[in-house]
Amino acid sequence: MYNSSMNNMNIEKNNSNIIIQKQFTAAQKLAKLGSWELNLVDHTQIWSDGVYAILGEEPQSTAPSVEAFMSYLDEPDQIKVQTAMQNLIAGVEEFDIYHNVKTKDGRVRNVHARAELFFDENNVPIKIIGTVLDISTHIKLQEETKKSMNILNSVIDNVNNLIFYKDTNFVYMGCNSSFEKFLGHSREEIIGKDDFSFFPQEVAEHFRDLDEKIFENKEAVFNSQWVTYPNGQEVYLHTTTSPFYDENGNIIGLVGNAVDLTKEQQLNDKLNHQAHHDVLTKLPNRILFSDRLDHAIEKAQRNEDIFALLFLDLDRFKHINDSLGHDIGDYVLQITAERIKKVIREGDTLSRLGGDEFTIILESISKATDASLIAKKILKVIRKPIHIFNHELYLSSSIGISLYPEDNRVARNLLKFADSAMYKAKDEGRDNFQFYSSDMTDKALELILMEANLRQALEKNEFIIYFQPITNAKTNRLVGLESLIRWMHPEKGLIPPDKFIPLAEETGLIIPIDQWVMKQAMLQVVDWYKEGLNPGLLSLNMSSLQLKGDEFIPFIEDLLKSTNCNPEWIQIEITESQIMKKPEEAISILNQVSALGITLAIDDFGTGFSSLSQLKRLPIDKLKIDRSFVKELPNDEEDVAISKAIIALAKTLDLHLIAEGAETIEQVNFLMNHGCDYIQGYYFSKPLPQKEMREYIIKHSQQIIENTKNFVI
Ligand SMILES: Nc1nc2c(ncn2[C@@H]2O[C@@H]3COP(=O)(O)O[C@H]4[C@@H](O)[C@H](n5cnc6c(=O)[nH]c(N)nc65)O[C@@H]4COP(=O)(O)O[C@H]3[C@H]2O)c(=O)[nH]1
Repeated sequence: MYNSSMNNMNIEKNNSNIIIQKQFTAAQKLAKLGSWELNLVDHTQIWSDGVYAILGEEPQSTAPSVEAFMSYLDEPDQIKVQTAMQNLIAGVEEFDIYHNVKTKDGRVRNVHARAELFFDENNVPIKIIGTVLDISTHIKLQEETKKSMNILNSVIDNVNNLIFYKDTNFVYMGCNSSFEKFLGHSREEIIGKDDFSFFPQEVAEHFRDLDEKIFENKEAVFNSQWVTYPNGQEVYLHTTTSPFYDENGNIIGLVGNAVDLTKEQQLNDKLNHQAHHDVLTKLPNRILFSDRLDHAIEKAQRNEDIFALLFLDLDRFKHINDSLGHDIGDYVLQITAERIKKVIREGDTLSRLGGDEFTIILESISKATDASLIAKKILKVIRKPIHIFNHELYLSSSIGISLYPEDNRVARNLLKFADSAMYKAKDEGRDNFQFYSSDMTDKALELILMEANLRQALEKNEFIIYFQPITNAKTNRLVGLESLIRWMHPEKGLIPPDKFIPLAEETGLIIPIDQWVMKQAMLQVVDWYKEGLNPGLLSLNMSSLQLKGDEFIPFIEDLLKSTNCNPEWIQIEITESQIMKKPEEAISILNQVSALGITLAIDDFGTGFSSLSQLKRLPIDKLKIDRSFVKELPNDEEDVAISKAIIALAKTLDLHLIAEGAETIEQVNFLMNHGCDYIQGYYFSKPLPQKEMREYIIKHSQQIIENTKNFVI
């Protein structure tokens, strides 16, 4: 019973072993896997059916042995297997190799072979169990993929366009050789980096913005722009960049395709330029002029600015053309264009509408009469003779001016008005300008007359100097005086500086005028000192135009020498707003003035926009509180606050203070109570002519000259 049940059990066990074995064989077949075992003691081998299948043999058709297996391998693979086996037994390396087997019918199979060493209880190696996996299909697939990738790469490499692709972090995943050439880097150097590694910051940021848009909107972006190659070559690229997706439809990157449209763009630019410019003078033509005029209107509207439109026509140009020929006529037009260009600013637009008609859009003016000053300059340069082929041509022009917005806000009307003003100029005898509005013409003519008169005034010595005392209010003593110019006009009488200084500044005449004042005032002060009088510190006004030239320092040095004036007797005043026009230039020249020993004061303080940090950099000794803040003291709260703030600021910066324009005892008391003792104003004295000033000095100054530079304490 027992035996029979044991037998039954053995039979059952055998049956189940057979089933497992069958399943194992089937599984190996499916997986294209074979397994083998090598007994290291008796050198016998077992091969599974899978091994036979991989070798292309029927199961058990050959007795398994190392030699038998090796016969399916070519020599290099035999060496590879042998070495792997030896290394495994020596414990040097794992057995994990790839090799080929060649079946009897000549087919080659790719195999991945792995094996492991087993030991007995004494740690002696007794067997190796290994597997061979047929990976031929996999390898074939890999090769095919590689082949298609090579074809694809070769295709994109042979496309002239620049092709690149990036991942979702904007990092390059690949590119073609045109792109390599463009960046001047190899593919290996490009892959893994982003645009910031290759382009200037702002270009890379621009590309990043475009790329972000693609991911955001999930659609292609088109971009055309000039880009510079690393070798400096400029190209116009039109780039289409689109997203690309994985098999699940998720965006995994973007691909860019850039076409070099440099030639097309250059042609386009050329045609565009030709369409918008006059061939003869290279100036904007009527089309571009219209466009610029529209822009000027838009800009002026936005900024609430004014601008002028000048319409210029050469006088009797037809006569030149008819009598001397078109070549000379063309030359005259070119010269005219060149000459006008020289007197207008860069931002102004000079156009040729056709024939001898030119227009100029003057956007750089701050007031209408500025346009007349420029018109006058243009008339003057056109009047200069033109020398050509032994001829000396004398030309003139007529200019009409319309103003935006004063005359009109519509482009068409502004042109029409400037044109009709130009005809008015022709009617007035040519070689002149006329505004569309006759009031403006009158104003401009008055201005021009005034300029001519100013010039004459300088030549004829019509200017005189007044002096206004500056007083230490505590002691009621004179500490200095400011020289103030007046114009003694032969017909109009005494003209105050406000009426002519701005024009003198505009025309540059202020420089000789100020130099004249400085000389006269110094000579006068030196005389007073010689007489034993003490006028205190002489304050001189200086225009910002002096700050621009490098002639001021040698001029003042010479003047001090020639007048015998001690630099310590002099204070130069410059207004805050003038310094702030070009602070760097001002700082440099004021430092040189200060180095001569001359005191520096900021005039009209509080009306400009200097910052504390800029103030600290200026080599100044004093601030003059503008009289507009003193006028309503002590009643106006705002003026009280401003003057207190200026006084506090001067204390912080360790600067002396002078208040201008004090007319009442209340103003003087307020200023004194708040720590400002030096006062210039009608309360003490109006500006006085030289004779009266002398008497004032005698009455109010101290006998002994002490500490002039920082006033008498
Ligand atoms: N209402 C009133 N006014 C007072 C009082 N105290 C003084 N003033 C006036 O305030 C002005 C002070 O001169 P500023 O601020 O340098 O202002 C000067 C200065 O910027 C300029 N200026 C005068 N002379 C010259 C000069 O020779 N060269 C330059 N570049 N500018 C000068 O002309 C401006 C005006 O000069 P002025 O008419 O002489 O006017 C003077 C003076 O007469 C007062 O209590 N009440």
